Amino acid sequence: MSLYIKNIKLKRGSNVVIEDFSLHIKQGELVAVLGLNGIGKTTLIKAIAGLLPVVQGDIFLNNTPISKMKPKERAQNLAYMPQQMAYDLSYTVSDFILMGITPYLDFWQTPRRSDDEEVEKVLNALNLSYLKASRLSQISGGERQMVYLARALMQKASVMLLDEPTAYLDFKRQHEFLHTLKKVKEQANKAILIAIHDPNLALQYADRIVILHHKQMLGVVCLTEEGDKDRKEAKRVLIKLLKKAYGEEVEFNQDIESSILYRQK
Ligand SMILES: Nc1ncnc2c1ncn2[C@@H]1O[C@H](COP(=O)(O)OP(=O)(O)OP(=O)(O)O)[C@@H](O)[C@H]1O
Repeated sequence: MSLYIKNIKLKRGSNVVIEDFSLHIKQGELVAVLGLNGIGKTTLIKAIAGLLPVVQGDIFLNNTPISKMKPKERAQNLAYMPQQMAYDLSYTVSDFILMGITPYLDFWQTPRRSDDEEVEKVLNALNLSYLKASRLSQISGGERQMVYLARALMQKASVMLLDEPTAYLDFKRQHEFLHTLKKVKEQANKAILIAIHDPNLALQYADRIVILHHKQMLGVVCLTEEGDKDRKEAKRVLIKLLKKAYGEEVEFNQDIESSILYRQK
């Protein structure tokens, strides 16, 4: 399932936050959006999730405009992980993750044994089994963020939208999170859009990086071209764009990948 964002304009209140923005995210592709605080990353992700109106242009899943989809159909195709979640924290981790299958249940239906087994699998894959009986109120902010990912994975949507999902995670967990996302993207052929602040993480895990600036797309950097020469050129372009977006005083290493990395074994 491909995501097509065609020439959209988005507003917050009476202010235009994004205009003339187009992007196509293919299946099996992870795109990272970078930009200053308040530049419009959340606005963009919320609009794609169908939670904010699109003032101009449209957003399509294959050929279907998202605005024409019923909530259930949308939830089967799009998993959205917001920056901050306002959930009832009295749920146990297991029950909360199980709720990811809600878009597949009819009104009278309850989860099956296979759904519970799937929760176990997801918990294992994310090294979260130790939390399964804990309540959301009893775990840390970073652990909660991992649990939100687990729930988004249970949803089995072909498009995942994640708004700064690594914000509360420690150094190791940030990498575990993005490594898992990359694996899921490859194995389940998902299209993933992620808002993130750290250009090093984006560089390490994304297939493309989009920089938002002054309501528009300042540029896109493709990181999956074959060969070292292409990658070096991509990094050169990325640094140029980052300087435009964040200011000339920002300094990066000559080779941005020589920053501290964590390589999952
Ligand atoms: N509920 C709201 N009502 C009105 N304006 C809003 C609302 N939420 C955000 N804005 C404004 O919309 C603009 C874009 O905000 P948005 O949250 O999309 O930025 P962001 O890039 O996600 O920022 P951050 O990196 O800080 O999370 C900002 O100017 C912000 O002040």
